[in-house]
Amino acid sequence: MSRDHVPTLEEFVDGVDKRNPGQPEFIQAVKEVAASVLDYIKDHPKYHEHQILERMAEPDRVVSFRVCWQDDQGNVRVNRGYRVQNNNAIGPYKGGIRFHPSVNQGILKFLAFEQTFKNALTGLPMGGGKGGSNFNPKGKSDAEIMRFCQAFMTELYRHVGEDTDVPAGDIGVGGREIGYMFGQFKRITNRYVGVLTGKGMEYGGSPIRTEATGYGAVYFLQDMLKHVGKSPEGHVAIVSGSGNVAQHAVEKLLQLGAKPVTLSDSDGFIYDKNGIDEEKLAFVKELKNKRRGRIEEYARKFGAEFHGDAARPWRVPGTLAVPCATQNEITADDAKMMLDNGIIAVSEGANMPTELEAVHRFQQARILFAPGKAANAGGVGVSGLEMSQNSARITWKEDELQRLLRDIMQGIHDRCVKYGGETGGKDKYVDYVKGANVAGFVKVADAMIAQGVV
Ligand SMILES: NC(=O)C1=CN([C@@H]2O[C@H](COP(=O)(O)OP(=O)(O)OC[C@H]3O[C@@H](n4cnc5c(N)ncnc54)[C@H](O)[C@@H]3O)[C@@H](O)[C@H]2O)C=CC1
Ligand SMILES: O=C(O)CCC(=O)C(=O)O
Repeated sequence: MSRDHVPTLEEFVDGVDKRNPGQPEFIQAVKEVAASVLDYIKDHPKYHEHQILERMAEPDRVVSFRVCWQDDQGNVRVNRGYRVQNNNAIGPYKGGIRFHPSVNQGILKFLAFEQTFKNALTGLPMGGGKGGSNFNPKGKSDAEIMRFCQAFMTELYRHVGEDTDVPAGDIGVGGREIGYMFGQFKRITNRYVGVLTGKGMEYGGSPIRTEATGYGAVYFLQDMLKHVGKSPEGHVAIVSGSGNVAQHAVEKLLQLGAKPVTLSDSDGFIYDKNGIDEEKLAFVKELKNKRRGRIEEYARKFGAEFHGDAARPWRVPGTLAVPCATQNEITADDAKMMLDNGIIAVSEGANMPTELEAVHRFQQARILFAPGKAANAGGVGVSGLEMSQNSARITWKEDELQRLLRDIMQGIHDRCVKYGGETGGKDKYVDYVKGANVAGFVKVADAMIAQGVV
């Protein structure tokens, strides 16, 4: 293809497809971004001359390694670990680690690609990366989790560092796992540095990192509603997941006067018509974070409905939705059902929880739709602040971090409006997908151009 010709979406995606066989999630993520930025590139030829999108869609490197560990019965077990370092034009690679049986290279490439845009949107100097393993933490003892984390870090340590690549948590990786990985990094390298974020408060963690992703997703929802003269108060909210992001999304929804009524895990979802209040949320935290039980228990304890067979909550009537479980959990049919039920706003707490066709349905209906790379950036935003605190060897006060998180989310909303807002539209419609993609792209692209062909 001639270098003079900016590719069409089909040509661009076709090339990505051919180079990345069997990686549908990666292709989906790249396609969504390309659909937003190719027109912008046409109007700004320097980005085409420097082949920026082509370079961003090719990770700087993908490291894959064997993770060998022993279970409680003494059996030797083997898993595969990865770190995808997508782009470090604006700062060290930064992004979570996922432990889940579904993890493969394509899923981590999609997450690292998304992370590059998300991190740029925060306004902080962080590049994009993601890692993980197909290890399944479900049903493992604490000792097995520790041995796995140690084995994982025994290889990962050579690829990460406080100024190189700073991992954090994601699905299946929370405070416990970060602690075990940090301990192993320290043991191997004899260095006490901020190589991971999401650490415990006793050893270099930041106030509100645990809450930041869920809180941030609801702040973004609040900002979208405010932009059209509304607020979350009094609205029924459908939430999926029941892990870190879902729990804190529910907490912030309650604080803002909304009524969350659902939660889910991989077995199914609960529907509590009376609303999930603070006391019920405390039960969920104990159930999921300490006892590591199944969400069905909530239904038995509080007399709520439980829908099994891995059902998702999108058929439940509600006006707000905050998907917080995993990728592609909202299909086009789900989107239609949600629109029929009167949904007015969707804020993605999870990464890419909405299939592309479903995103198009929400956009055609002109409801408020916030993509994960904008809406869930509060987590990595506070991770960036944890890095700053670690470098300076200080801890900021909680209310300062609360204020900074609120500012970061507001700043992301403003950037989305700048690049995705319609001029002259009567309904003040903002295409948040386009806004987030173009805003993230411009920041990374300009840094790449400044740094030459590398
Ligand atoms: N933890 C963080 O700071 C951030 C997380 N995210 C995203 O938020 C989402 C949730 O992550 P966390 O809450 O941290 O993880 P978590 O491990 O604490 O919770 C994940 C939840 O999703 C459910 N889930 C996972 N896979 C599922 C599947 N295949 N079907 C149905 N339910 C499933 C789990 O049962 C659990 O309730 C993920 O998409 C993650 O990438 C995004 C930004 C930051
Ligand atoms: O805090 C971080 O570094 C990354 C969080 C994350 O994995 C994400 O934003 O998806």
